[in-house]
Amino acid sequence: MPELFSARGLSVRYGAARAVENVDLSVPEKGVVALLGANGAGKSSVLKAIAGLVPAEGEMRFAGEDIGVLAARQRVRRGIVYVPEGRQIVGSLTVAENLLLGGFFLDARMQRQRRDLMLELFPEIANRLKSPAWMLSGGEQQMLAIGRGLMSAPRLLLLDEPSLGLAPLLIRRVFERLVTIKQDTGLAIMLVEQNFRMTIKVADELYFVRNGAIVGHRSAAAIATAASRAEVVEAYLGAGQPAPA
Ligand SMILES: Nc1ncnc2c1ncn2[C@@H]1O[C@H](COP(=O)(O)OP(=O)(O)OP(=O)(O)O)[C@@H](O)[C@H]1O
Repeated sequence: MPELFSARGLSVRYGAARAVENVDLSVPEKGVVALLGANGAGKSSVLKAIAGLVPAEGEMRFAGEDIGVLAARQRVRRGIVYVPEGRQIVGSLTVAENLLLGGFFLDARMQRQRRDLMLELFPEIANRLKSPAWMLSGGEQQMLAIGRGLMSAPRLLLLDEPSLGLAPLLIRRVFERLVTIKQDTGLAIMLVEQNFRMTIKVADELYFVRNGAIVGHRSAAAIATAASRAEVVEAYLGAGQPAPA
């Protein structure tokens, strides 16, 4: 697959603190690439840097264009959409209004078309359109957050820890939906996760992040066996991960 996005020498600093240091990574067209690592490893900072939400050094190219100089809203227009950790839907707005936020720059006809598509993709929220979003369960809120991100038909979805705070059954549902999105759309996804077991169900490539650096990079094909999965968990993620399936 041709490359859709690439970063070379990507670094993020918060004041004197270095969160990401000299990271190289790429996302192929239609590929699902995951960043895995512990809390504070720098995963979210990488996503935010790509979305233009934090200042970053290094080179970033998207569909052949240097996007490092573009403001966050210009990157959204190019098709780079960030779905934040913890969902961050607007609880006081309805489900329908939250979806509209994701398609604010579409015309009314496209907004309806995209919204209907989202409701087909996420039937859980289809009959809750008029409910305030705070009334949804955690899993439904996550579906809404992803649906909101997909409203503008992005080319690269940056998805920050969709499993966070969800019960195992809901995590499975969210990941099943990601597999559907992968199969049904021409979208590329960069997924940040701590849940290795779920991530390998959807990712084509995995980057392992520790202390702001990439410490390992594997294709899904290279970790197809239980033994090779156990090996990467041991090498890069350590204790606290559920046994790989
Ligand atoms: N706005 C900020 N200001 C200062 N330091 C920050 C800020 N955001 C993140 N950091 C620090 O940068 C480092 C990387 O954080 P980041 O959120 O990117 O990690 P992460 O791997 O996504 O972790 P988590 O899984 O907990 O979200 C951490 O040490 C964190 O405390």
